[in-house]
Amino acid sequence: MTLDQDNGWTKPVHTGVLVLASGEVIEGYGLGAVGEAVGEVCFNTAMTGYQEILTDPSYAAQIVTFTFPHIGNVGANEEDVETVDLAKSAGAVGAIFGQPVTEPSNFRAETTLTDWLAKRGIVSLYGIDTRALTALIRERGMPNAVIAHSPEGKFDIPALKARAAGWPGIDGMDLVPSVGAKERYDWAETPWKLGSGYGARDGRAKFRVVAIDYGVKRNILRLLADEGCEVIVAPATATSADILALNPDGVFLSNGPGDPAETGKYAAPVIRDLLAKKIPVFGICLGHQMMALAVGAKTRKMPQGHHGANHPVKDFTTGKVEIVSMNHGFAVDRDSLPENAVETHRSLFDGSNCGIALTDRPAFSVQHHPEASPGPQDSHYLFKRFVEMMEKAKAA
Ligand SMILES: NC(=O)CC[C@H](N)C(=O)O
Repeated sequence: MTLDQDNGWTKPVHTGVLVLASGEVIEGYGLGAVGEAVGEVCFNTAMTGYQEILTDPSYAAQIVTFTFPHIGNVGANEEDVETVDLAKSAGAVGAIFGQPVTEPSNFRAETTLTDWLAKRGIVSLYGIDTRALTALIRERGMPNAVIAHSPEGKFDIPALKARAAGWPGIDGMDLVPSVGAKERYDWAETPWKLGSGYGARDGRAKFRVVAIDYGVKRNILRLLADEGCEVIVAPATATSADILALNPDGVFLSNGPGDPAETGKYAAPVIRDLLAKKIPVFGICLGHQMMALAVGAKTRKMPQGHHGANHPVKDFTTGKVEIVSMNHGFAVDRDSLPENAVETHRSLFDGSNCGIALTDRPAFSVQHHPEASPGPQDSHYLFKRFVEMMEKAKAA
């Protein structure tokens, strides 16, 4: 928007638009990457960690609306990225902010959020009424849309509407092949500490964990390494024989994007084989949904999903409430759980299922993100619970 010195405000040039599949056009100002992207629009209520959110591979094919107004204040760097492959731009395809991005003020900032978004290829908008958009999502569910940024403010609106309306949506999409590892690799990096940054696992590993990568976040692997685990990351296409050949003390099922029912078609049989061998298994988010599907339960699309870092969840095994990080658009249908799966965690926001444990196998999983990044660390205990499970299994 430019100010006409003599006459007050000139007509603003809207350099960005969000075009919903239903035909509504929401105008704003573009920033970050120039171009357009199609995806499902969700809202995230986290107050911090915008880089980690946008680079979480679970956000593939999604456009994230930030409800918090101050996004960009701490700038951006090359470190706070959650994709394992730093060069690959997995994660959200678009971002929506209420306010313009200001100059960064943080000792870890290497660049501005605006420049980082451009480099990362994330098409973004500001000047959007994010409250109204969030209310729309709350009422109608997460819409499919095209987000577009043109510095000249030139948009072919009918074409954008057609693209948004023609996009099939995440329901029914297996997005894991677009983000997960293609080859096996080892992981030893440990969490960030003030003064020394990211570390490396020292000493001999107590347990060998094979992590199945459906789109894993770095901080999950770091926390496993921090618990003294040797971590071998295996592609989502690994067979149960491939995994068993690595002689794991435990298997971890990662988070990831897309419709769990689709990924479950090939992932669930692998997990069933591992459970049959009584190998300790721990799953997070998509991994939780895979565990549920492996024992015969069902998943369903949620209307608004859960995306934020302030969700209350109750752990029935201890009676404690934890404030957690969430990022999911599908949920496990509690009523479809078989007899040998008990519900261990539940969302106190909408009562949806947030965790299960098997009664006849050393296996459990949670819908939320205990690794946080970003978010509160209340749920870190789950990594210890997994280690204790492996300890017990080894001693037996
Ligand atoms: N963070 C995740 O693993 C998300 C799982 C799944 N794609 C969902 O949206 O529910």
